[in-house]
Amino acid sequence: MGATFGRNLRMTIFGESHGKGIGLVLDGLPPGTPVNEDFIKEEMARRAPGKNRMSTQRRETDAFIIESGVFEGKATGTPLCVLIPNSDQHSKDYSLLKDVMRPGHADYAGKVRYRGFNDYRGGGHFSGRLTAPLVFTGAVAKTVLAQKGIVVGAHVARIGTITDALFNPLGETAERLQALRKVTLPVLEDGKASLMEAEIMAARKQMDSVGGIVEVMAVGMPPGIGDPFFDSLESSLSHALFSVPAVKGIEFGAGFAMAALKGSEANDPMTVANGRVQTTRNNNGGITGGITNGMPVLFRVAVKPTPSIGQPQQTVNVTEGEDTILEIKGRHDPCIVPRAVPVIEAVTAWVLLDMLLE
Ligand SMILES: Cc1cc2nc3c(=O)[nH]c(=O)nc-3n(C[C@H](O)[C@H](O)[C@H](O)COP(=O)(O)O)c2cc1C
Ligand SMILES: C=C(O[C@@H]1CC(C(=O)O)=C[C@@H](OP(=O)(O)O)[C@H]1O)C(=O)O
Repeated sequence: MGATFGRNLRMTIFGESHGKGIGLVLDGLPPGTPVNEDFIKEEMARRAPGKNRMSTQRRETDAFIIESGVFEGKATGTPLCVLIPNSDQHSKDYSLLKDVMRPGHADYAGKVRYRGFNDYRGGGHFSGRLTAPLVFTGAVAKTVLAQKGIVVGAHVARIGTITDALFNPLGETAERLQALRKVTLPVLEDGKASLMEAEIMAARKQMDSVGGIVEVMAVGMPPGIGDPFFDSLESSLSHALFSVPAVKGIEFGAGFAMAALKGSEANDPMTVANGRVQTTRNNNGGITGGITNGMPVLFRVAVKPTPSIGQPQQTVNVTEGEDTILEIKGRHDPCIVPRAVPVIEAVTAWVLLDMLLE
């Protein structure tokens, strides 16, 4: 029913934003896989809400309880079950939203899909809160990938009107990618983080929100990983990344700009360098035929502006069957992008490991 994904490393997520808690069941981790709780905590803290002015003011520690599947710091190979309690719900903020649908959120579509039985408080199962389990799995995957010399990193390529430089498509160092994980608004160009923060704070002041773009790179991926057609690496990454709430677009390598190039410009010339086949450009984002070609895997993800904004909006009261004006009260991210960065990295690491376990 949509809550499970992965072929070799299958994860099921569960829970609602204002219920008792959320969590995951992860199946397929090879026995003996290290489960480094300190590193997982660091990664979870990068996403957790309520830590700065750019975030929703809901405060959750995202502390996790490993119920099964880990013994003496290593995966047993049997299902790994994790619970993440909810503790700071303000459910009264949502009493009006039982009847009045938020434009841009899942309220109306979810109500129809679940015949009115959905828990609408805090967005229920559609909430961005359900991305905490993804970060748990991504942290486990990052540890395994690091042992294989594979590092995933990301930066904020755009927030509103402010853009950052882009990654060198031919590759960034593992150290640079890892260093980006240490900051709240990871950017490549000096001074851009404060401009982006100002853009977010201005939107917040206007009871509005802003979106942006996250650019992701994975270095160290060997060639030959992935499958053609329906299980291509592009398909699998897109499937998992479009599952992240608020993600509305993905482009690999030169992406949509490829449409305006000639073949002579778009093709990545091939060469043998340092004893391996490489390309001198990376317009294809490290993937051809759905399979890694040994160049860095590179893509960009578009994240929409947060739908819940305080400004008056035209919408519908579905109980009365009437148009109405909605002013949303409550605690919302004025921009989802900063907290989506660790989520997008995590999903990438999970999918890459899933493919490598084939
Ligand atoms: C980390 C994260 C935080 C989010 N925070 C909010 C929020 O505070 N308020 C809100 O309305 N939407 C927030 N969203 C987005 C909604 O959950 C999402 O837009 C909604 O479920 C509809 O899904 P869609 O945008 O993919 O169509 C967040 C998403 C993520 C990934
Ligand atoms: C709780 C989290 O983010 C939430 C994601 C979210 C949404 O609609 O997606 C709406 C807000 O929920 P609430 O109204 O309950 O404060 C955010 O705070 C989280 O990321 O852990």
